[in-house]
Amino acid sequence: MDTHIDTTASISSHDAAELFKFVVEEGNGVKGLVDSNISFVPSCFVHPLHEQIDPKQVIIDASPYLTKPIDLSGLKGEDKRVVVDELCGAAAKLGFFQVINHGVPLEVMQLVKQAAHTFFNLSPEKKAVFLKGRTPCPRVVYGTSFLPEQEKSLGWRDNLRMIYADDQEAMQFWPQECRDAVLNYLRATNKMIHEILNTLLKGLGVKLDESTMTQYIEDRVVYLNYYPNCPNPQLTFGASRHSDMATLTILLQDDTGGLFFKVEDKGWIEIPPVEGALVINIGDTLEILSNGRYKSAEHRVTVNSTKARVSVPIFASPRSGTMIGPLLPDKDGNTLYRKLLFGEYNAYYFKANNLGKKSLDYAKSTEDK
Ligand SMILES: O=C(O)CCC(=O)C(=O)O
Ligand SMILES: [Fe+2]
Repeated sequence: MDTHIDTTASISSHDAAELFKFVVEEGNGVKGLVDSNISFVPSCFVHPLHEQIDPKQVIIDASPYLTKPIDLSGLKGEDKRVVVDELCGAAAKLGFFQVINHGVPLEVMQLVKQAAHTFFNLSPEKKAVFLKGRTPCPRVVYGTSFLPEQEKSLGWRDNLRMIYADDQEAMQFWPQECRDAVLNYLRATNKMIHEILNTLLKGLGVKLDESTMTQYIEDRVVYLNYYPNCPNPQLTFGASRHSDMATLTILLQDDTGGLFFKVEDKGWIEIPPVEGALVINIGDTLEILSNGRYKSAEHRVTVNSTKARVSVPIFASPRSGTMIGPLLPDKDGNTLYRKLLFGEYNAYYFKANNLGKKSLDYAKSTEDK
């Protein structure tokens, strides 16, 4: 890639266009910048002051809020009731929790994190094959930030996004450096995803047959996220605050740390890395299905100056043509959200590119608007 980037000084608007070309269009990514020894954070990555993490808003002692990782093996034993209460309680109170003894082998998790490093350590030319508009299959896309053409401030993150259709397509089109590890990880998490949703719905008193429940989680999108180390981490984010659109997100993080979620009216809590644990968060779709009982929490990712971080989220969602809406009313018989096709919500979510949880307002019942 021959664009020349001045990596030592502040940059003019001409250079800013060159930088966008280098990072986004040519596929060098943020990693390409860091590999060229950039010594400052270019202005397109600098987030407004009011968005930056205010240390006063960070809850250092999370123990009153965040439960210890929930042991899913308990769902099969005598303590089942306790585990069900822990899961449903965390989903209702915070929207974020961690699970252990979830049935996903440690080796499968290690291999997929390793695969993320292998992919992002490929040359820019090899990764650029998967850029939007060039990729051999639109369901596997390599890129940077979230929606770089739309965002006011870019994220300090590159990623590879894979929408799973079937094994054959994955074997043909996903990068060979990571496809087996990602497919194994997808397969290994399947049962746990069903178990968690089943438990959460039962906790609401909602009884669905298996095929009806499955339609809320049958689509799988998986990201390999790569957050390079950053010369001035206070100025930027790996991912700015957002809520996930999915029903459930299953997130594998490495031991670096940096994922924060918001406890409404209280502050931000970091999800501490726990070896072998998976992070589960409630997405907008489950907030809608549960009529607001389960919370889709805002979260964001900080970066650091010393170490690249990888994470591997799986977004389990309905298909576009599936109708979503509250499965139960509140105690007064009202519904906070309206019925809409998941595809309609999905289109709005990406078009709006709103910060925080504003996208959920779109799905509110008209009475509540
Ligand atoms: O990397 C993380 O810890 C979280 C990533 C995330 O929130 C996302 O990809 O939606
Ligand atoms: Fe997220």
